[in-house]
Amino acid sequence: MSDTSRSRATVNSGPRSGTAARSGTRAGTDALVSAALPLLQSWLPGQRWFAGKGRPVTGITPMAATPLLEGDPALIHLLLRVEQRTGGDDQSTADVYQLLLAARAEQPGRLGGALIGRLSGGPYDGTVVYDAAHDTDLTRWLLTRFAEPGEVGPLVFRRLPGAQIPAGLVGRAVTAEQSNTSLVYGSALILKLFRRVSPGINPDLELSLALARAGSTRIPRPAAWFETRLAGSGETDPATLGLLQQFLAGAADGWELALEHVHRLCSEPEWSTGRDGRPADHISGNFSAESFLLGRATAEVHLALARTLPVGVLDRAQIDQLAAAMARRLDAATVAVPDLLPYRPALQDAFRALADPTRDGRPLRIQRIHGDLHLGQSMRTADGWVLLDFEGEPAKPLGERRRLQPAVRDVAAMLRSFDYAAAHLLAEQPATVPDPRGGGRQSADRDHLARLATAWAVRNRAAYCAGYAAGGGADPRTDPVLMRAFEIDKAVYEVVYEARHRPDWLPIPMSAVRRLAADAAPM
Ligand SMILES: Nc1ncnc2c1ncn2[C@@H]1O[C@H](COP(=O)(O)OP(=O)(O)O)[C@@H](O)[C@H]1O
Ligand SMILES: O=P(O)(O)O[C@H]1O[C@H](CO)[C@@H](O[C@H]2O[C@H](CO)[C@@H](O)[C@H](O)[C@H]2O)[C@H](O)[C@H]1O
Repeated sequence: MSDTSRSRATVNSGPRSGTAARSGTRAGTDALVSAALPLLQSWLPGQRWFAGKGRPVTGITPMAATPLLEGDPALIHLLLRVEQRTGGDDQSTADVYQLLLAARAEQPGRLGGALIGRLSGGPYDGTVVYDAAHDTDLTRWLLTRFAEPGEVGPLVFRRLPGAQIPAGLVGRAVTAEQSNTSLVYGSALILKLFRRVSPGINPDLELSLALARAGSTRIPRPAAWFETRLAGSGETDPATLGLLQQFLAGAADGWELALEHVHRLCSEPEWSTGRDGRPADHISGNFSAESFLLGRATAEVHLALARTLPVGVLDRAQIDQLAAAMARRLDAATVAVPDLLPYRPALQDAFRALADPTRDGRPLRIQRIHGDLHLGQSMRTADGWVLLDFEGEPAKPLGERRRLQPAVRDVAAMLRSFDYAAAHLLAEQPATVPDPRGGGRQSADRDHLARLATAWAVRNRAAYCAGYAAGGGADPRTDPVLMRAFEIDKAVYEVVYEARHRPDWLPIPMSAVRRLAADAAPM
């Protein structure tokens, strides 16, 4: 049965009295949204993309509710202001989240996972409300808006000249762990719906447009976007709500590819005999060649960004400020994750070294950068590596993410990712084997594996740096003080990120912090 006929079957069953059917009107939309607010308040914090995890939601207010489709199903574009308590002293922060709210008289079985709840009482008694990003009948409608750009209430849909937007494709939500929600349309397009919305242009759109203008082929081609003005924000530029771009069909995710190579270290029969610490590319497949190409692609993106967008140079006082900002982030992270405390003095020394004039007074160039580069933000296509998701670190305020920064920040972040891929292998191995005398002892295989994983990370980090230099970037290995400070800054960010989102992964950045504090070789 096609998606259309499924939808018609639901509609034909006839809306019960007081259902979604009335919500197409302005008053109906507002009433439906008000009725759904209590359900939304308990549903939101459980969503993967909800950025304010762990802090109680104290208030939720609709900022804008735009009826997009009338009848059953009804579709409402919703911007919600969500207030949360920050600490013990009754302070609160507010964020704006984007939601496509759907309402139907009956819930189709296929949408179970998207359910927000069933309204009870009032004119909408019995109406089911759910996240429309998972309803292919409704995501298809969104694509048609991009094909015929223009205004829908406060929402403005824009298309790049020449962009092909085929009609009739349904959008399916990708299942990957995401900070946002992406919908794949056929094998041609992918639409990212930004979940936490900030006033002003989203860097993902801004940098994609700039790179497309510069003729870069290292990004998915942007096709269209939609935006709105956030009332009361004081920001003159509209807030970006979604970005439609080329879907890289058949491309391999960089993180998956790296893990596959690193996992061969333990699955190939040779691994158990090759215990002499030799370079293991003969065992694991030659990922170093890919890392080199990825480094080169990163440099090409940096050069293209520097060609099309503003650049600058940090003077001594500004380098001091950069080091001080890293130190402040470390202090804040230490409060959130006290396990960092023992390493704090050594890490602070590394930041001080960055500010030390004996770093031979080299100027520090700044420019727009990716801002959250890691293997999962790169895809290998038949034509080479492509970088994705120029949004920057999702937790940082937009203004900070759009600042000019040293390009080495991206390089350091990618180097951390090689470390993650290698450490991920170890995390899956048992740390100890049973000892007949009782207790456990360190597995000899695990020691061997640790050496292989370390060697893999060292090799691939070096290949990435070499590729970066070959692509025209500054080889980060020539400025180890700078490199170390940025790697520490990223590892500290990761400690907080993992503590908040994936506590099981916390040991990965913590072991990097230990190593970086001791100023030891990678891994
Ligand atoms: N243009 C694209 N082509 C193919 N897959 C993509 C594309 N953009 C994103 N993806 C897939 O979706 C995942 C999440 O995308 P991303 O932009 O990183 O979202 P988020 O900002 O929500 O983390 C990526 O890791 C990748 O697997
Ligand atoms: O992809 P996002 O923009 O949502 O970035 C966030 O999530 C990333 C994890 O998905 C996180 O990256 C960290 O884990 C990766 C492995 O999953 C690893 O390759 C990265 O090096 C590591 O930083 C990223 O930090 C976070 O901002």
